[in-house]
Amino acid sequence: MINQIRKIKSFVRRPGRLTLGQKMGLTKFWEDHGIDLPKGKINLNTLFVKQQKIVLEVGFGNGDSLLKMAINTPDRNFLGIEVYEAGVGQLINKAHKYQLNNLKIIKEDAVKVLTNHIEDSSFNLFQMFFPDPWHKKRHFKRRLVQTDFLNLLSHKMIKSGKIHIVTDSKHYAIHMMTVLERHPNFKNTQNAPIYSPRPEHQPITKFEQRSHRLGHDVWNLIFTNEK
Ligand SMILES: C[S@@+](CC[C@H](N)C(=O)[O-])C[C@H]1O[C@@H](n2cnc3c(N)ncnc32)[C@H](O)[C@@H]1O
Repeated sequence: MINQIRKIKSFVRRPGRLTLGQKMGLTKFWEDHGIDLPKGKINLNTLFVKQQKIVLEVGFGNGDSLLKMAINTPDRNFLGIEVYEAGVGQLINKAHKYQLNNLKIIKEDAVKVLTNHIEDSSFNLFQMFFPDPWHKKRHFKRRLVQTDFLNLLSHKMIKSGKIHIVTDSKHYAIHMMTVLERHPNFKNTQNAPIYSPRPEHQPITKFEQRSHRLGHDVWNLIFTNEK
């Protein structure tokens, strides 16, 4: 009934007020799982039915591993941010199929969202699996994990929250270990500048499958935000 009312409301919106979901042709399930960014900040707790720990994942790709996590861990809320439109569409449809009320999705650049739309101390865990490694030296500055990004994350997540980043690029892994170890707010959960074991129950992502297929090594970095 509530869904029917929402659908009718979405039809009577004037064209100038189309939601992003409508613009993307995702009208059907956008209202249940997609977030239209407001001008100001969002209190993440207001997005979810239950008040529980919030996991933020950036760059979920096709979203299969994020979907599995949301299904397997109903006592956590998940917010995914991705710029890849097809991936966002796939995840919205799957979240609807499984009737998940603990999974919300934003289609936008994560730095923009974190900077302009997320309040400080908003989430408990940040995860990013196989961020684009930008292999060429002249492109290194495009890599997301840099000191400025870590400063931003440190403020936007709660104190003692965790970050979990995975890569199969040795060069990027070493870069991330260096900037994280050097950062005043983050502490390695291994209590030493070493990589973490892969968490046992972590669903495998599409890019992780690809890494295994190609025989690549994979590095997990897990740090706490001590602030
Ligand atoms: C290499 S893919 C990994 C996808 C997935 N995590 C996996 O392991 O299969 C990196 C993803 O990050 C997304 N991405 C890159 N920069 C982003 C940004 N600034 N904000 C949101 N998503 C971003 C890309 O669109 C892409 O889907």
